[in-house]
Amino acid sequence: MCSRPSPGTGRAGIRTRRVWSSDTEGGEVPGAALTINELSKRYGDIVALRDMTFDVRAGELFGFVGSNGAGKTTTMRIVLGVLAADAGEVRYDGVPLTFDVRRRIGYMPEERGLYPKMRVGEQLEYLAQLHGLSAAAARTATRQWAARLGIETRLGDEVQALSLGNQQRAQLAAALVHDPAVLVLDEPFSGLDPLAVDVMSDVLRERAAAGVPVVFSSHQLDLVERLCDRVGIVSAGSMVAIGPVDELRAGGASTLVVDAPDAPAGWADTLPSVLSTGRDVRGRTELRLAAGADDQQVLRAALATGPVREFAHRRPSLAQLFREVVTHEPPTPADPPPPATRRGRARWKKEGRP
Ligand SMILES: Nc1ncnc2c1ncn2[C@@H]1O[C@H](COP(=O)(O)OP(=O)(O)OP(=O)(O)O)[C@@H](O)[C@H]1O
Repeated sequence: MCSRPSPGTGRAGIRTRRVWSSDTEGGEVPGAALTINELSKRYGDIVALRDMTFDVRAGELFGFVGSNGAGKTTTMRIVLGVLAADAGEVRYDGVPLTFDVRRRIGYMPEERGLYPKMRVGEQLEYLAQLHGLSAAAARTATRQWAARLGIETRLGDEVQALSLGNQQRAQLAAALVHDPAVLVLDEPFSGLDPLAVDVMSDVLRERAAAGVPVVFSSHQLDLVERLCDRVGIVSAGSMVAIGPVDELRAGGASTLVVDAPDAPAGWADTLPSVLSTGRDVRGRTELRLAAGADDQQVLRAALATGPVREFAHRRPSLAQLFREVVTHEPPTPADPPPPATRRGRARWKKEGRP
């Protein structure tokens, strides 16, 4: 169930800064949730994360989306423990992550991490053993995942000899080969051909169905919309909207599409509560209405011009919603300027800004 936007709601019905969250009702799924709680992180003067908070439930496929530089990779690196947060924590099953739990995370880094000169099979076996599998189990898992991902004939090749798409399949195999309890994937779909996208999607769905919390970042919003149980939209280091795609779309500003073939140009321009008008490729009028507008008044005006063949509200796509949320996110207050003296600046860097 989605918690309704409350007062303070932005134009699209999407809460800004304070997160609009929703709960999915459903049956018990084995496994445990990954909780990201109020992470903050700076790189020198750059604030990468501000109170980043969300959870990825057991058995859930969670799409982590945001503009370039919004803080997705930083969040994922902190989950993995390759980067330390300045504040906040990450929990699995309610408990702060330990080294042992981190070993059970399958990770696909954005910069990819396989050794280019090592053979694919050797590398997968090595990584599986690093994560605790015996040599025999590592070999079996390597063969199984290579076959599942369509690279079984490339196990004897060096990684650098593979095409980029096949390197990515090998990278996914590396994330999966130790049967992880959590999957964290940074842009796993970038650069894949449609068949590889299907394979990747199927595998992620399967892992989620087995109870694994799966979080992945992507700029391919149509894919995220199709695939994910829930989506989180990040802006300037914070989560600004979160929920099942349908519920987020239902909260976004809708467009009214009117097909009135005999209507003269500009017929709706002066109607009260019409914010903007346009035409789609099929010549239909598209109207954006103010919140609480009376669409029946628009219908009467359309009928006054002649026949009305279509009159429908169209919900925004995830891509439109994303633009709306990110564009209308108020800028965070400007940080105070650095102190004027060198000593002051040195203390400021060491201790952090006020
Ligand atoms: N090592 C670093 N040193 C300094 N600044 C960094 C470093 N890594 C990231 N940043 C900055 O932190 C912010 C968040 O970056 P991050 O890579 O987490 O974003 P992202 O959402 O993953 O972006 P993209 O979609 O482009 O991959 C950006 O302003 C980025 O420039």
